[in-house]
Amino acid sequence: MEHYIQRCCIQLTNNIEEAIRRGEKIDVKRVCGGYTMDVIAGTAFGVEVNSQKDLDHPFVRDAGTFLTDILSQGDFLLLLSKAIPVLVPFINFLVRHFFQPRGYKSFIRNVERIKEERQLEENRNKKPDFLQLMLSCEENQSPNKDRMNVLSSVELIAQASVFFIAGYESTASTLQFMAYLLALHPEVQEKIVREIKDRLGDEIPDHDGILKLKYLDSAIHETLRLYPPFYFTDRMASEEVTIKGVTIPKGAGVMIPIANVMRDPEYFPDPDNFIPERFYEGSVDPISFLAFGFGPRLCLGMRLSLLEVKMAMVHVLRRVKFVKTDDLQESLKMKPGYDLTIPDRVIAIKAVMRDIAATG
Ligand code: HEM
Repeated sequence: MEHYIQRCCIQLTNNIEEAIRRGEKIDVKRVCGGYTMDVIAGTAFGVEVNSQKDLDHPFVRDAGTFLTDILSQGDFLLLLSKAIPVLVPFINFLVRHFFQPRGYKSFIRNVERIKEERQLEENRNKKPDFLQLMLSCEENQSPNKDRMNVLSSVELIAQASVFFIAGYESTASTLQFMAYLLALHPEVQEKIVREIKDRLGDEIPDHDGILKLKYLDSAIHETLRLYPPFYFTDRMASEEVTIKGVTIPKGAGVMIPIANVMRDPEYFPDPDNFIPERFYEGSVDPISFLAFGFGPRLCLGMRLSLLEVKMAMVHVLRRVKFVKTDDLQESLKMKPGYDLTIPDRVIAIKAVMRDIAATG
């Protein structure tokens, strides 16, 4: 898996370099979206789609339409179902019959086809992706065991799709905001580049090498604090509980405002400023950093996405420098009505080659 991600990083860096040569600014979200699509398609489904080059690949095309529709229409219904849980059966009916996202059926068909091909392949247990882990789990169940523990075909496809949706947008969004913040804060960008040189030299940034980059890790956490891809998460009260005089009845839904907690000066002094040092110096109480949630339902893809962002940043920052231009927004406005953090306009960032930046 690691080698595959390295290959995707090289393609990402080449794409950014090509845009620089063409004299274009970088639409980081779009470019990085191709990268995270490749990584999640490879690690979840074992499909090497190279969406960074081949936008017409059927998997990329259907997944793209599916995601765009989910993002544009799904959020309202999702929010409604969280706010008024008794409406869930009615909302499910609406989604099934009237608001099915375009690309949904073909996306599911693609996943089903991959699953069937996999079941026919020999030595299929050797593929190290998420779909195979679920298939192997299904196959390893002894017939005498409780069938309740086995995923049905629909559940398996649903799990794989959740992985896909959760893994694609959030990581691309993190890379986008980080490139933006690095352009605005050249001192942080140069500190990261120095750390990469000192700790890794020219080594390939493998899993062990990445662990040495503590300042890069801090800058990623600070990016996620300022711009968490998800504004909130939620829980259902399993029993009645009273917190600071407020009683939450059993069964009630509770929204946890991730973004607000991480801009609260009580937990993060000078909350609106980009200060990676607060994570580097270890002064953050772990429970107040909620970008990946907290507790037993913590994000399942946290380690994968951190690995993806770090590897991409090492590959790209070795070759390229993000630069602040007069037209780069000093602050960002987000699209209202979404539970995902999406800027209201494209963030286009100027980048230059590092060897040229050093001499010129
Ligand atoms: C920067 C990237 C990401 C961020 C910020 C993020 C954030 C989150 C958050 C806030 C939750 C809810 C956790 C809670 O309520 O405690 C979550 C859940 C989840 N995430 Fe992520 N995520 C990211 C990347 C990924 C990736 C790459 C994958 C898959 C490969 C993934 C798969 C999941 C899954 C399956 C859950 C549900 C876990 C459960 O309910 O037990 N996420 N994520």
